[in-house]
Amino acid sequence: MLYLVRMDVAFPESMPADERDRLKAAEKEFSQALQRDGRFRHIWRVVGEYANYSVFDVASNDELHEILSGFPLFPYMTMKVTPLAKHPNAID
Ligand SMILES: O=C(O)C[C@H]1C=CC(=O)O1
Repeated sequence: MLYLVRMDVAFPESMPADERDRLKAAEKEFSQALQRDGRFRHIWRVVGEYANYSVFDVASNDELHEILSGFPLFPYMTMKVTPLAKHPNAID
């Protein structure tokens, strides 16, 4: 099952820079492991915003929730999840 997820990141002003850097490094490692195993198909930056559009290929809502809530930045992100179905006009 494919899901489009928009993630908007907002760190608290009070967060020390070294804690922010630590979380961002952990996020990169977590993210790239999911990309390597094929469940995290795409991640694109939204131009001019600290946000991304991502596409996940997972077996269930529960699996997606487990992945999303496991991101180190999860407490600092708002997410909008859109389940995707095949378009009848698609050629592939
Ligand atoms: O958009 C971001 O930088 C946050 C983020 C969420 C997953 C990921 O790899 O990075």
